[in-house]
Amino acid sequence: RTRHYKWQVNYLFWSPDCVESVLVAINGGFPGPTIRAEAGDTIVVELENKLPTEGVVIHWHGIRQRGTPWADGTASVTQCAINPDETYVYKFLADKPGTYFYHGHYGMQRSAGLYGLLIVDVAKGEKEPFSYDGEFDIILSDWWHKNIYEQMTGLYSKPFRWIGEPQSLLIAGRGQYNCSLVSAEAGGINANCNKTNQQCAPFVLSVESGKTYRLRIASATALSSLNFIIEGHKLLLVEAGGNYIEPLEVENVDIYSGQTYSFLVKADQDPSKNYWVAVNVRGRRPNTPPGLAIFNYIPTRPTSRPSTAPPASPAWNDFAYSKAFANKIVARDGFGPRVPLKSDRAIVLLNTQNYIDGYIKWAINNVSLVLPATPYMASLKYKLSNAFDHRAAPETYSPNSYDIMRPPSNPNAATGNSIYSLDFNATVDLVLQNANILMPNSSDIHPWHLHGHDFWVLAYGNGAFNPSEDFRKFNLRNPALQNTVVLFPYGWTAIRFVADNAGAWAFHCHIEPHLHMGMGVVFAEGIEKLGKFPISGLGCGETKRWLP
Ligand SMILES: O=C1O[C@H]([C@@H](O)CO)C(O)=C1O
Repeated sequence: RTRHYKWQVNYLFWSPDCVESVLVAINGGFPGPTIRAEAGDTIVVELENKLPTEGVVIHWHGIRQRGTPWADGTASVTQCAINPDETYVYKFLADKPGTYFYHGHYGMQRSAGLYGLLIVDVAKGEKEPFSYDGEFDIILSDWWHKNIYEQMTGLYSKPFRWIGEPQSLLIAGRGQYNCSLVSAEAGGINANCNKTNQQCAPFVLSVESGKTYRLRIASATALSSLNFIIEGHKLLLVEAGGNYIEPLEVENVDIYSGQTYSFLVKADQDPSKNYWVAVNVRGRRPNTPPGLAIFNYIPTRPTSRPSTAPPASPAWNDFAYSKAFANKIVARDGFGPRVPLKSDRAIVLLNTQNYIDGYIKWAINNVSLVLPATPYMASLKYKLSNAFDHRAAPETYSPNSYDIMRPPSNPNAATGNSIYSLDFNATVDLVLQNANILMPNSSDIHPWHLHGHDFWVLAYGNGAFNPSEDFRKFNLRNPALQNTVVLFPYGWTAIRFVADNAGAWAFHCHIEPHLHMGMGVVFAEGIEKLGKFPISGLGCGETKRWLP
């Protein structure tokens, strides 16, 4: 079956947290429409760009795009940004059931509200390894009152202006800003704050006592790592990133930008009242109140606010808690492909914050990614030798004595746009190595997202990865398959994937400002196997001269 959608991307006045802002929105609403398909369906989205002055693309996060790499929607990697008044048709297979989402992947448009859910149910006649009576699908995000153009200009300025912590956390696109703070905020924002605006009315999950519900959550945050909690209710995790996981009962869930989860919740508490659903910031010193929604027992009035205080999440800097949680996410026995026991290649990726000509950037093995004008995939397929730097990207960092516990002794890095060419079908290990940032005694969280593949999460470790010993810590028995994994401060994370999907694929920190400060790399494999590209995605850089 084909699921056909016609979307227009527009600027839109909207009040996600009761303060009026301008969003990049789809079909006049926010968040974007939920795509719902069954495994095996083809999804077709005709995307028309109605933004008067900027291009747009949409990435289908978690969809592997097997055989359709030109539909991955990553500007400068798989296609050109779609120009104003032009249309690009995304056509791809929803091959695997699971919880996914989509979002802008050009400039900082994701931060401007360009996102929505993409849910793939099991094919008709197939069963999931659990059951439930009802379902709620929720996208989580963070929200700034400064628009993305101001944010981006700050990131690219000298001196550097950081975006700071978000003003609000949104549950299903809804937050409640404290209007009395609006007048106190420094210049530039629209002071139109109205708590009775229906656009910011808290999301309500209405449940019947005794029934079990599946909640799907996806984090599209620009920066924040979140903890999701429902007052008084336990959560049974069953799916993560489109893959079944060993059922895990928890009080609350850590979810990093780019991750998705499904869990089951039983409505088993006193049905005469309502309960808070809350999200809180983790991993960075929070300066944002919790995002709230209402868990409503029918027939209690759905909008009646619980009289209790919102439930507390673990302390923002309780990394031991986060690591213990992350280590408990493993593959469900009997589901999904088995991890290959050996790899053909191991690439170590050191994550550092650096200066380049006095600008603050992020670098991987001392290279800060600056995307080229021509999409990599076209440059590779049509052998455009000047479109990017064809020298191999660095396989590890140097010197190997680099002290990850301290600010870089030489803080200067370089910009670059070279890639990693992978042998088709090779099994590749990636070791993400975190380090201290420019400021002493500080290391950030980075959720890393791989396009075009799922990977097995082999291990999380503390300190510098030791290649002669630490491979013994790899879980080769039941590692979870994921598309986004967290790199903890001062730690390392090892993942493994099979390069079996012809195309060029981004691998990057899913924190939007970090990506735009250079925190990503590009892999390419099997380019010679690619057929003809849709020409409508090539209207930029060196390929545009071919357009009729
Ligand atoms: O990339 C970042 O920059 C700031 C800070 O490190 C420099 O101002 C911050 O908190 C980040 O995550």
